[in-house]
Amino acid sequence: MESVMLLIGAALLVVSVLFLFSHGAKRARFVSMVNKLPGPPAYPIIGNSLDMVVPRNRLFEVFQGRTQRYGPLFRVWAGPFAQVNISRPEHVEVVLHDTKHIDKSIYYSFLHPWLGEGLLTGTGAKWHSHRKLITPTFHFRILDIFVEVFVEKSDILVKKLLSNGGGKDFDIYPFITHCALDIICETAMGIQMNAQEESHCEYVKAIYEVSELTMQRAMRPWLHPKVFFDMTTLGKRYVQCLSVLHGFTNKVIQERKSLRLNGTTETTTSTADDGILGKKKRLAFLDLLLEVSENGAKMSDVEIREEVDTFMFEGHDTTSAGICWTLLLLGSHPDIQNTVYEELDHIFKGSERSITMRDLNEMKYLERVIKEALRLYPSVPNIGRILKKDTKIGDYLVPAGCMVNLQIFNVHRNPDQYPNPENFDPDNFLPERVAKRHPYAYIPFSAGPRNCIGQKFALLEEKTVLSSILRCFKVHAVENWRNLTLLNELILRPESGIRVRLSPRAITIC
Ligand code: HEM
Repeated sequence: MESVMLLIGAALLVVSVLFLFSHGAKRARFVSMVNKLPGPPAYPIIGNSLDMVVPRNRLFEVFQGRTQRYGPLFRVWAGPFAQVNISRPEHVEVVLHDTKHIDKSIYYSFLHPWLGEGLLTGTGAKWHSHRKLITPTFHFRILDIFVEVFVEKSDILVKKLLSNGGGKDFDIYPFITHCALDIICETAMGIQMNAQEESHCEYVKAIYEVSELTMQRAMRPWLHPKVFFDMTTLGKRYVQCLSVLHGFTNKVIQERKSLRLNGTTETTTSTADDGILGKKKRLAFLDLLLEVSENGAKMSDVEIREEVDTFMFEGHDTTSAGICWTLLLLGSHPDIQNTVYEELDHIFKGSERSITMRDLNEMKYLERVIKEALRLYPSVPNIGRILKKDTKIGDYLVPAGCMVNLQIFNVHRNPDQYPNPENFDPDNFLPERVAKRHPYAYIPFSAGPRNCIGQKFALLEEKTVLSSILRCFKVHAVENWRNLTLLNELILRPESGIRVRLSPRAITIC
């Protein structure tokens, strides 16, 4: 018996040594490959994490400083994790084009408690099947119905702006955020949140707080381990917010399900032939998810909640930022703003009628303005992946397991792709100029298999809100746009909002 025990013990020892050796050898290879790339000197264990321990409003400067110093392809160590930063379109293409590299970097794990494995954060077979299921819910006929919601909420916004008192300077950011929240609550969940009327609603507050707390955690390496985070006041507040958010979404899902069962929603009155693209009705994404789910491709209630929460997160902060940056840029370039008026006047000819999908399709110049604003200020300034296999990027072989940070902000300011990249020039999106650029030189919605599923929705929403404002007001920027401090967080924002002055245009609809 003793000899058997001895043999088992010896075998275990050999296996452990072999495991440690092979793991150690793998790690040594990984570290040596990563350290061939240029990058700042790193401390053992903590790597370059200390660089991030600066006031929040200095982080952007730190990140940009690294790119200026080490160029468009460099590595940093986030503790034991290696991250390669890239900003050349040909390097970006290598990562985004490859269907193997669909896993998100570790930073997305901070969103998991809220979004679970929804489209943004999930991966593997589940992501594939959900992406396939959800793609038809962004069909143009459904977007056509959502345009009605965009118009309704934009009308409320214009009234709010009017009652804010013309002529004085104010921060327009919260007005736009509340409007975008009203839009996403109604289109994602079928709920009239009225954030524009009463911005103190518990759910709305929890949405703000959760985004803020997620960012604070990501920026403090010592709060990354869950056990430590949970012990802090921030962690405790985070749990309370999650309970509000999940509680609300769960309640809405249950209500919609039972209404469907009782046959009292518009959805259940549609015939099987109608399908999700059937009669022109106001369905929310949630109804569409319940419908596809009932049609055989089962999604559990938790999975549905994860997708609805993902829309809530991805679908309002991004568009608010896009609209606000566009207003700032238009307010700083009166000549370009005048060209937008000319286009709007040509479409509406002074009439007070509501905006339609057809009108939005005619707003070609405004579309170029929005695209150019998203170039200079992409709402999502960075995205991250984990390489699934050793990958040649530029002159370097980057090992599997390495994180890649795609610096969208810097991709968009490449002087080889954009003459005078720091200037605001909507003509950058004239078809002949677009044709001359690298296909990965403009990626505000990412690209490849994991691109933004909501990009058409986003552009239509931005056009509706902006044209509603610009039909009524002239926008004047109060501060010099080039001097604003940027917060390079989950979303790219100006630190102190967007201060503007509005003056009424000579048109009766307002
Ligand atoms: C100006 C507005 C928007 C911008 C700039 C934007 C940008 C992006 C980017 C860059 C990604 C890739 C993220 C990554 O790889 O980590 C993404 C993904 C995504 N976006 Fe958007 N987005 C916008 C609006 C929206 C809207 C309105 C919705 C929904 C209604 C939405 C839903 C999503 C979803 C679900 C994903 C994950 C897709 C997947 O991985 O399959 N986005 N978005």
